[in-house]
Amino acid sequence: MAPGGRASSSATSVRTDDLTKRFGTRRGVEGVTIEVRDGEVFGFLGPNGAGKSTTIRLLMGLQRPSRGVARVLGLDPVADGAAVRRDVGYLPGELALFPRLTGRETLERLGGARDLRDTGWRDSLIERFGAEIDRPVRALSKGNRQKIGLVQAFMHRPRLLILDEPTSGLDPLLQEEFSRLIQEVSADGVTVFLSSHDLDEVQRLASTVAIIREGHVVAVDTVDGLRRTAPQVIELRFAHPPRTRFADLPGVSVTAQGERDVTLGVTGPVSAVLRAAVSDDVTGITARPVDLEELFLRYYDPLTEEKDHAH
Ligand SMILES: Nc1ncnc2c1ncn2[C@@H]1O[C@H](COP(=O)(O)OP(=O)(O)OP(=O)(O)O)[C@@H](O)[C@H]1O
Repeated sequence: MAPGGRASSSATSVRTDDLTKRFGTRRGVEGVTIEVRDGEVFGFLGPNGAGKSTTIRLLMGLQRPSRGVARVLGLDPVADGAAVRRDVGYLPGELALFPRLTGRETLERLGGARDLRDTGWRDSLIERFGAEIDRPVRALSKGNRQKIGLVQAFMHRPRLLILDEPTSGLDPLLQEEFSRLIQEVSADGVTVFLSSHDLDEVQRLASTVAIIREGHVVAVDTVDGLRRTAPQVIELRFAHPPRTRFADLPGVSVTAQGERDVTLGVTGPVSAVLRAAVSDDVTGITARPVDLEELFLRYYDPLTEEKDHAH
């Protein structure tokens, strides 16, 4: 599950190598190496402040990296930023719209810049999201502004979408509509880079997931792969307090310890645990794979280590 561990492919929509952005002494992102293959939905998952928006701004050529490279549709976002911004369907995390323009005028203006011809598709998106297009955007709620943002990202039928927390501010029905739209365009071969802090959303839509934490990509894998490499949770029950120190066994961490029961996370073969359990006259055992929620929390939660120490 090493970051960037997948084989390199020539059919790549987004590629970064050691992409790094510092803001003075503050860390933005550090050494981000990822690859998004053509046609995949790539989930970019991380908590607030992890570096998702910074990475995306680097991909869109809105900021210059301190180090490293990015390629988007084969283009260098710094040198060819205008082309990247024309060709990619981009939804920024903080949507800056001209406050006095209506939604309609905003979409006309943005459509003009991208040589938009198929207004039928744009209008169908307006309808699907129920976007209010006749009021000045400054008078719109966050959710209603987000709808304008989504329409402009999809309206020119880009072959790559880069979406920064696209469902923030949308009600559940519209989140569903958004998911359907992603599934549709994905079936048409569009590549999607989707940042989110919502595990459910990413799990539902993405085939590959990168997890970013404190500026570093800490895991890149398929959703299935993450499940496969997840540790097993094994609970053991004993008639008498066991003599074995389970934490000393290879690949084992103790997540809960009672007098006559113990809960373990086991990575790799479980034979050592089972042998030790038998020698301690184990009376009961349950085993299950760690669920994805728990797995993500290990990468996600800055308190995990402290919690581990507490046991
Ligand atoms: N212009 C800036 N100047 C200084 N620090 C910045 C700037 N932009 C981002 N940062 C810092 O970079 C880090 C990553 O921020 P970023 O906005 O990329 O996170 P994020 O994962 O998108 O979070 P969120 O979900 O809250 O939007 C944070 O520590 C943030 O304070």
